[in-house]
Amino acid sequence: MDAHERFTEWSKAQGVEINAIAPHRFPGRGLGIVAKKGFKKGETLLKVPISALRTINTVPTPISESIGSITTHGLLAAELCLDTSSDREPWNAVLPTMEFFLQSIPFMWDSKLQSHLPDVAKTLLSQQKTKMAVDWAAVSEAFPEVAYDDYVHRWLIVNTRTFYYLDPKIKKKPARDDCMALNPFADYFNHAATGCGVSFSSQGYTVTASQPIKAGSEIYISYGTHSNDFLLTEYGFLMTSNKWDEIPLDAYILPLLSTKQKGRLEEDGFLGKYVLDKETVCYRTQVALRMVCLPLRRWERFVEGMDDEESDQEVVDECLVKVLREYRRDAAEKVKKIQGLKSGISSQRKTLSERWKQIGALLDIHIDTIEF
Ligand SMILES: C[S@@+](CC[C@H](N)C(=O)[O-])C[C@H]1O[C@@H](n2cnc3c(N)ncnc32)[C@H](O)[C@@H]1O
Repeated sequence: MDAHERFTEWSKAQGVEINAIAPHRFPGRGLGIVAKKGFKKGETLLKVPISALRTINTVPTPISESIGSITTHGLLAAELCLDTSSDREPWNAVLPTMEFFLQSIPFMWDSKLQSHLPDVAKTLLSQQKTKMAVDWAAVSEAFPEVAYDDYVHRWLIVNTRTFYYLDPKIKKKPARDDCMALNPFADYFNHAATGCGVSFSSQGYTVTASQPIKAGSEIYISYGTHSNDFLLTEYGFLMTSNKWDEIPLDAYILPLLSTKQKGRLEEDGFLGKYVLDKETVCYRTQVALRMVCLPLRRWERFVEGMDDEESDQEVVDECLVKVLREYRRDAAEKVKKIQGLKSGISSQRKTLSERWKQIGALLDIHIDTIEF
């Protein structure tokens, strides 16, 4: 019996109901869940009772009391490090190794490679580093015997495998970031932009087929409506086709605006957060670009909804295409630069340059639409 079969048996003994699904290795995605039979829409695939989870309440008191104030994320990671009991050993045995994170998660990359991440990813990474440093300070003070690398490993396990969890017995709702639990067997599911239904109740988690599933196919859940920058930084992977992908345009549009124009946009609630996805250039971007290239009165009429959008669109598109072309040039430059780097390992460099190529392709869609 291999580690995954042993874990499957252990899960069943914890009350997890597994209906003809199993862990399976999928190239490029590590483990995932495969359908062992065909399913109709609405059929239950998995049920995990609350009693099987690792939550803030299952952390032994000597650990939580010694550490004191800490995030749920930090506490669960500490417990994973300090757990020497055999109770959850079959589960611990199937959790990803540090090598897995080294390949995939930007947190583990060389700082030179990190500096070439797109801005959104860089901001998320910096938030992660701050959170991790605060958690590590609390844990290392209480348990100096815990090694930093071991703690980072467990911290990344928690980062990539927890589900939204709210203790049914608790009256005061904790901060959103603290609503998390490790969820055995359910943590095998990989992500897709649209996945199976996952419901949470006082009984636990239920995963159901949201559409018919063919025997032998991979079954996904959705981790949320995340862009590829988010998926890369938080989960360590890029999707080749992601309907939620988007890129920010602020770095290219804000410098085109005078202080006075920015002030006016701020007054009207339109300063910043300009984004582009596969299908659309957001309304905020349309507003900001009109500020750049139209007289103020015309801009006001547009914002008031008095102006026919079409009449100025050609001028606005000319301005937009310049912005997109500049961004496009920078994305191509990044790819070249990353290809010439020696830092990190080749799979990390490949992922990084892939992300910039995706950004270039997203920009091309809009450049081509405007120009032809
Ligand atoms: C909850 S775990 C899923 C199980 C995991 N694949 C494993 O091997 O144990 C989340 C991790 O799975 C991987 N993953 C999830 N969805 C993926 C996808 N669509 N493509 C590639 N990797 C994916 C990422 O490494 C992510 O951090």
